[in-house]
Amino acid sequence: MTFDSADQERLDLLKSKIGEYPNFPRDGILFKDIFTAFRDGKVCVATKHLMLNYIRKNHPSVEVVVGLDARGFLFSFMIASELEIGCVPVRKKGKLPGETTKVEYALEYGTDVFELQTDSIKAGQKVIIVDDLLATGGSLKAATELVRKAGGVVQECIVVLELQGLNGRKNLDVPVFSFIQYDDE
Ligand SMILES: O=P(O)(O)OC[C@H]1O[C@H](OP(=O)(O)OP(=O)(O)O)[C@H](O)[C@@H]1O
Ligand SMILES: Nc1ncnc2[nH]cnc12
Ligand SMILES: [Mg+2]
Repeated sequence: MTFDSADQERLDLLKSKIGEYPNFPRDGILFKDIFTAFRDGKVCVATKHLMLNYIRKNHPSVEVVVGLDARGFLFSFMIASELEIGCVPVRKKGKLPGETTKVEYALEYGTDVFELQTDSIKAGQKVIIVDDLLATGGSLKAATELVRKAGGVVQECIVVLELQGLNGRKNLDVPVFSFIQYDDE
C-alpha cells in the first residue's frame, strides 16, 4: 500500500509519537501505547484523516463498523459518524445488555471473553472490524467469528499498529490492513 504525500506525513507523525513501555503489563511484553500519541491533537486529526482516506478508497460500500472493546472504540465511532454507517461494539464479558453471543479468546498476555449483541448486525451486511493493534490475532479472530455468527460479512480487519513478530495475521482468514508495522517483538 502506498500513501500519498499528505497521508505519508500523517503516518510518520503518528509513528513518531507512539509510546513504548517495556515489561507492561507483564515481563517480556513491549507495550505500544497509542494513547501517548493522542495526547497531541494534531496526531488525533492526522490519524482520523489517514483512516478515513483508506476506508473511503478501499471500502466504499461498507455498511457497519465493528470496534473492539476498549481501544477499538476510539476509531469505530469516529469512522461510523464520518461515513454515516452503523457502529457496533464487541465487548468484554458482562457489559452488553440483551441477547449476546460469546466467544472465549487468547491474547498476547492472557485470555478473555468477547460478546456481540445477536441483533446488532443484519444477515449479509458488509462489515469492517477496527482495533488499535494486532498482536497474536486472538481478539480479531474472536470478533470475526462473532460477526459471522450474526450473519455479517467481514470485508477486512483494520488496525493502526501491527506487531509482525507475533504473526497474528496467520490466525485470521480475512484480509488485515495495518498502517504501522513493528518487527521488534
Ligand atoms: O492480537 P491480540 O493478541 O488479541 O492482542 C491485541 C489486543 O490486545 C489489546 O487489547 P486489550 O484487551 O489488552 O485491552 P483494551 O481493553 O485496552 O483494548 C489491543 O487493544 C488489542 O485489542
Ligand atoms: N504489545 C502490546 N502493546 C499494546 N497492546 C497490546 N495488546 C496485545 N499486545 C500488546
Ligand atoms: Mg484492545
